[in-house]
Amino acid sequence: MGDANTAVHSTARQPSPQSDLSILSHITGPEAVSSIDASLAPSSTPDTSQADTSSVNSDAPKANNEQSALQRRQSTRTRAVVATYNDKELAGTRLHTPRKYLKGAAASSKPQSPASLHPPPTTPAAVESADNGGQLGNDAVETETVETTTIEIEERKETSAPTPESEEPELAAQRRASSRRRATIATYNDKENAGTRIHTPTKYIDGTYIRKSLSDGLPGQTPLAGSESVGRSSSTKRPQSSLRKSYTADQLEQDSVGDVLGKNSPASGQRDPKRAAGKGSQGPRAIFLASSKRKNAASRKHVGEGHGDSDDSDSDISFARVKSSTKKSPVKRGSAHGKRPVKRQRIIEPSPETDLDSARITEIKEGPWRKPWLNAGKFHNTGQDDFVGRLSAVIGHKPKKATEADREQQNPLFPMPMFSMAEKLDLYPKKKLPEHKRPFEPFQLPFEVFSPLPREIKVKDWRDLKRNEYKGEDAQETRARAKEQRKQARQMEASKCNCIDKCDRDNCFNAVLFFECDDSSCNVGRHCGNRQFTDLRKRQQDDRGLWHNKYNIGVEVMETPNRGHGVRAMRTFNKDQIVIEYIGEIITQQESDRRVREVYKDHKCFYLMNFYDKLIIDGFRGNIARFVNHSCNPNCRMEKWTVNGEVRMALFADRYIMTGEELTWHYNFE
Ligand SMILES: C[S@@+](CC[C@H](N)C(=O)[O-])C[C@H]1O[C@@H](n2cnc3c(N)ncnc32)[C@H](O)[C@@H]1O
Repeated sequence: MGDANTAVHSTARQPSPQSDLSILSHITGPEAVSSIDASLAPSSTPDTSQADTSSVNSDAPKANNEQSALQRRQSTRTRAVVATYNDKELAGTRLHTPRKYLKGAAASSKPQSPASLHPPPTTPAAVESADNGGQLGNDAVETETVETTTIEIEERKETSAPTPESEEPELAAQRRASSRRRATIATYNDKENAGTRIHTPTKYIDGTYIRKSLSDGLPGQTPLAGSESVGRSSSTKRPQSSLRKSYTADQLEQDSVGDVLGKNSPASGQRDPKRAAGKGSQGPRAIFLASSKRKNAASRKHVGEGHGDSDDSDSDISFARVKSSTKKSPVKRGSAHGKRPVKRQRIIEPSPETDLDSARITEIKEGPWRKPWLNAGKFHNTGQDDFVGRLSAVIGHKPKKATEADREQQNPLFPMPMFSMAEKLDLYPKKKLPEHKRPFEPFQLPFEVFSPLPREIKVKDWRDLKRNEYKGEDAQETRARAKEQRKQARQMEASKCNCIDKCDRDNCFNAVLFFECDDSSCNVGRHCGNRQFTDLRKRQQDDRGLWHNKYNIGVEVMETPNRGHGVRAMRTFNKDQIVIEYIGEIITQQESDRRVREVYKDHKCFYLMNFYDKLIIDGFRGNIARFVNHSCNPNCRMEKWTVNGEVRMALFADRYIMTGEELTWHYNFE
């Protein structure tokens, strides 16, 4: 036993160009083994071959075991191939089985003539072996080959998944031969069984899809003509799984409903595949194989073939016909993998209760999807199909008649409220209504609903100023005087407020006198609540001294209909919160008069304001606060504060201010 294995191993290790099967086919007996060993062994290792031969010869008296030993040797090699094949199948990776394994299986199932497989021996030992073995060797090879095939089938039975007891070995061999088709149908069936047919790629849904359930019976049905797989012999015909049927559109054109129900119906007597699977008959067994994991091995139908095979009599058939199939079939023949996916179409399947003749064939609704607009509610009847609204359009603008291209390009989303209300406000009137008959009163959309992006408006002759500057002929004197006043104020012994947690505007001693708290006049700290100029600076400028954008500042210049420029809030402000400091040039009264007389004589707007100590602050060269208009019902007020000994003016919110509101204050003209 051990010697025989050694001999086989030594043979297998030879660098022979011949295949393994050719080596085995020349083995006819102990002599042949020894001759092959001698002929194929390397010349550098004569002792090994002699040892092998002697060892085989030493086992010659055990004649009963020789034949079985040879079979074991041959079947060992065959089994090695089969074992690999079965391992892949068991591991669920059968789809990726290399082709060579499938070929090996096919080769073993079809015995070939050894003469056609092997060239005549060329070495002297081989010639001697051929002379001695002669015909006997060929006969033995045929016998051995047949035996090898039998062993292979048995081995497959042992290592593969359990098959129904009624399944014949021949059937199993046929199933192996068409394993590639099996792979295709397996994917198709898995999609169906998982209930995900709706999400099945369109390549699996070829135009028309016909589904047969297992709940209804159709006696007298026969297999559909031409439903067999192309290239398959009658011996390899297998019933297709009853879980699904795929008909081509062409086939539907040829076959009427009656044909399908009668002629193309599956033969009567077939039962539910799951129930029939265990009975052992040919049909149920095949159906069983097609409806389980193993079923995929039995069903070898290509998805792309798209023909319905015979089916159970217990079937409920519902049909759907592609409306456009009369013109051109959407189904492309050939491999499913090579198809271009067809456009998914909605299929209406009638209920089983409806009349079969009238309801089993339904037409598929085609055409682009259209949004179903509301027919009631606030935004209904907005005329989406005919209304092409734009905010740039104003009263008097004639609405453009929507074209077909406009309707196609229209956004299917819900209409924006400004467009809808613009129409309702009669901004685009087809027939001008008097104001009292208009359905809605004009209103302004809240800034949160429709907030335009900040727009940078270039104002002529205006340059943003960051700090107050002393200007004019007396500027040097004025600046020195202001510096002296700040110095005296800092040297004074500060009287600290009595606030504990927060410096309230109405209770803090400093706040009541319009003095901003600092560390020398307040014990609360940085966030006492009465350090708004400091807060404003932090809001506008970071620690590195860089100025923030207008979102941080919170205001921006706007254009008003009749008051020139104005200022609007870009954020919300609480009551008594500082909005913006009024910054400009600090001039004397004489300088102010001169400017009004000489410089601003042609100007319509003036930005001069009393400051302190008979000084004037001119905002012509100032910051954005100069654009704040006057209002008798303002939302802001102008206040003058002393900050660290310096007098400064700022605009404070007189109430809560919404984002987008225009800022106004009362000028208090004298
Ligand atoms: C400090 S400026 C305000 C900014 C000015 N609207 C502009 O475009 O530069 C003051 C001037 O604005 C105009 N103004 C401000 N409030 C107004 C109002 N409520 N009605 C009409 N004009 C106003 C007046 O011409 C006034 O002299």
